[in-house]
Amino acid sequence: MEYSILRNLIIEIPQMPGNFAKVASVIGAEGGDIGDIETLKIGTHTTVRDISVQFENKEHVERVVDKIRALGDGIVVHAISDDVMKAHEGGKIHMSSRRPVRSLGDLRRVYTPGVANICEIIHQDPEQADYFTSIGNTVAIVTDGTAILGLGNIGPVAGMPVMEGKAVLFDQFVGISGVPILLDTSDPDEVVETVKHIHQAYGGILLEDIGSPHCFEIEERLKKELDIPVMHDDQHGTAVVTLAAILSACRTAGVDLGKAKVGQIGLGAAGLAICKMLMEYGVEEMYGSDLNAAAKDRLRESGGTVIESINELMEKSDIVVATTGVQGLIKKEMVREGQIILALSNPNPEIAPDDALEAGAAFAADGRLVNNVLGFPGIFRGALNARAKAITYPMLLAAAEAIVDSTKPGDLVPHPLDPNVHVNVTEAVERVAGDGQLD
Ligand SMILES: NC(=O)c1ccc[n+]([C@@H]2O[C@H](COP(=O)([O-])OP(=O)(O)OC[C@H]3O[C@@H](n4cnc5c(N)ncnc54)[C@H](O)[C@@H]3O)[C@@H](O)[C@H]2O)c1
Ligand SMILES: O=C(O)C[C@H](O)C(=O)O
Ligand SMILES: [Mg+2]
Repeated sequence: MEYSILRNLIIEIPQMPGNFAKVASVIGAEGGDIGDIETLKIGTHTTVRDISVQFENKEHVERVVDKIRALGDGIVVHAISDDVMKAHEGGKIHMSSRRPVRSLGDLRRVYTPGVANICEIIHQDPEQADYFTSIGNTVAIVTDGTAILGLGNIGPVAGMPVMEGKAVLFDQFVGISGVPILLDTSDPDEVVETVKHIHQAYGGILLEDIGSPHCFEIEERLKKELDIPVMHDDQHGTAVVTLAAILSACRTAGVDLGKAKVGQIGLGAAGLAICKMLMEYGVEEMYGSDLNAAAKDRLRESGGTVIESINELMEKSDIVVATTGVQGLIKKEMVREGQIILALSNPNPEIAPDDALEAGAAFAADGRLVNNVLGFPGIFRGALNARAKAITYPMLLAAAEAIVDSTKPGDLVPHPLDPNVHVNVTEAVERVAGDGQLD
């Protein structure tokens, strides 16, 4: 028997002798190979176990689980967990202490009464909070759940795994504590008011997966009203990484970006910011398509040209970027020979890179590769290091250039696990932020 997949069966079994054996026998009789068994919870009448089992394929998993369910007698299969589910069990993040408390002395130092002295120091000189608290190293990851990846408005709680994921990246790539903040309102007045009231615990605010158009007003107002860095990741983190990928592709293909015709499909949070960044960079012919009239108006107001049909945009553009959230929107027959295609929607792109390349594209990538993970960690690390009060266009441009400089010849962007890219983005942003503050 060839086993190709591993699943963990989370099974609740009444505490009767022989019950676990029944489950194990069914798995064995059906050809499943039992590995580790972990007891997750011992209740008064039942025990919940995590049984790891090797299966041949998905159908095999279903067959075995059906047989276990058919046992009855109170035996319940709660979940069939895979690697991704396993990685999420109990959540992906945890607030932990930097100081051990092993003695009464420790307790007195980190807590009462020692802590009172530090409170007084900060009370007399609020700037000391930078030195004596974690505020300057902590970023709030704020979402209202209205544009979670390309899954749409699924709410902030369903979006929490994404926010935890961003916190994991902050921690591991640049040592920032990211704290998810889930808002149960999308009303710009309420969002702005709420973030204003809680902002003092944070050195920066990362807005994440907040849909358009309300994301524009929310970010603009928060930037104006707060004196800490605020950035909407889906707008500017994405624009930075997209510019970097396009610059690398142009460099390899010998194309002058300023003279290239660039088409953007989807003019929401990510799309409009990408258009603005490319135009700021010098792209003269910036085309855009969207289904939404207001989104198209916003592109016109920013200096871009609206093209109603995606077919026409594909025909006219040397470089195409798509951020619609619609899987498979770009068909192979729409691809032009030699085009650069970045289909950035997550979790599924508008066209798979292999399909785009097969159809004649010179470069193609999806949102897993060209992803704002290459930008937001270093942008915030650099801004916090410089004690910047805002994230400015020159800082974003410096981040894009640092990503290009960290890219190996022939690649579009660096590998996200390459620590150099996050260090380089941090240093570039910090340098520019420092320059800005001297002016
Ligand atoms: N790779 C990355 O780093 C990255 C970063 C940000 C966003 N994204 C992806 O981009 C997508 C959009 O995110 P967003 O935050 O901009 O969302 P958004 O809701 O603000 O924007 C989506 C836009 O696409 C438009 N649209 C939808 N269907 C369309 C169609 N058939 N034709 C033309 N336009 C269409 C909508 O009208 C809207 O304006 C998501 O899938 C997200 O995962 C990827
Ligand atoms: O979360 C990601 O993978 C990138 C981006 O922020 C998105 O919303 O798709
Ligand atoms: Mg996002």
